Amino acid sequence: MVLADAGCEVTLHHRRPALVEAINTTHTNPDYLPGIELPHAVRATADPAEAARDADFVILTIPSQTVRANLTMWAPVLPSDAVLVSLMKGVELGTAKRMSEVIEEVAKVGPDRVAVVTGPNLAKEIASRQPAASVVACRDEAVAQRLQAACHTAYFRPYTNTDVVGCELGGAVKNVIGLAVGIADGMGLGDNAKASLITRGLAETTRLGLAMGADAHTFAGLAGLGDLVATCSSPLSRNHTFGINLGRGMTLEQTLAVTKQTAEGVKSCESVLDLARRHGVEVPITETVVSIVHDGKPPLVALKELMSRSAKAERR
Ligand SMILES: NC(=O)C1=CN([C@@H]2O[C@H](COP(=O)(O)OP(=O)(O)OC[C@H]3O[C@@H](n4cnc5c(N)ncnc54)[C@H](O)[C@@H]3O)[C@@H](O)[C@H]2O)C=CC1
Ligand SMILES: O=C(CO)COP(=O)(O)O
Repeated sequence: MVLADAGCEVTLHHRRPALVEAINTTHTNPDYLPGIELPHAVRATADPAEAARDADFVILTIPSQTVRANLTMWAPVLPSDAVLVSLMKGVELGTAKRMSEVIEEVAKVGPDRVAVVTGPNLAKEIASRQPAASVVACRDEAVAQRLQAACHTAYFRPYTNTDVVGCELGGAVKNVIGLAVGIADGMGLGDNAKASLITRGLAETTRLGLAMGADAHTFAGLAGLGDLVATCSSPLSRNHTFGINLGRGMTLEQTLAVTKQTAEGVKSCESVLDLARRHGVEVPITETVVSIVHDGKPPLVALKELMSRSAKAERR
């Protein structure tokens, strides 16, 4: 929708022919954005080769853990000069790779042909054309500027950044912190707890980012603080909502059963922890989320452990 509103010719690929048919005939996406009319210029196809033909940008937006398998399938039909763009906010399980790294590896392209779009961009608000700012990140600033021009509309304001590592990390870790804040909300812990988790969550994201070579300023921007605030405060956030259900006492299985869309933090909390351990960085909130989500630790016990860690200076 954003690209079409910005004047681009857009072909959407979906694996399910019934959804493709619905988009082409009713100009709505009934499964994901019911009640929202898509620009008529957006055409859909179930054929990835047709969608990718002559594309300047190939925008990838599927659950992070499915990227390697899907892109392996799609790579042969991608135009050799297209820029591959990730909207995904996760870290691959097992390899602890960021999405741009997986894309570079599978599609066999250099970092100057991979871009990332991230920020406080809750899909439903954007589809309702409510105003939002965003970050378009690419190591090659000229590529970021081309993509920026391709998606700048009256309601969508993208900024460029060349810190791809920081932008991707901000997007992935905010989902984990969103889960933590949701759990706290579900437990009824109050706004001091929420603000403390957001702030210390940003501190651990920044600490990890610096160890990975990111720029600290990125975490104070839209891809860091901006997305964290949107996720931790919005009822539209799947990660936040997922956390609320856990905090209210639902089990992981019960919460998964009532969650229809992807809450990336549920899987990526483990890969973010893996990444932090590879870099020797402490991420206590992420560790706590993993213990609640995957080890079944009761939230009250996890809270007590988090609060009773050894006393520290705020800045280390
Ligand atoms: N929904 C949102 O507000 C935002 C989502 N994102 C990110 O975008 C990425 C995708 O999220 P959503 O679109 O919200 O997820 P979703 O779960 O709503 O849908 C993802 C799409 O991928 C398809 N899909 C699911 N499993 C698949 C598989 N195994 N193979 C091929 N296609 C598959 C689904 O049918 C759907 O079309 C995530 O990384 C998320 O963090 C980023 C910004 C905002
Ligand atoms: O990334 C998002 C907003 O920027 C969407 O958050 P959720 O995946 O938690 O819904």
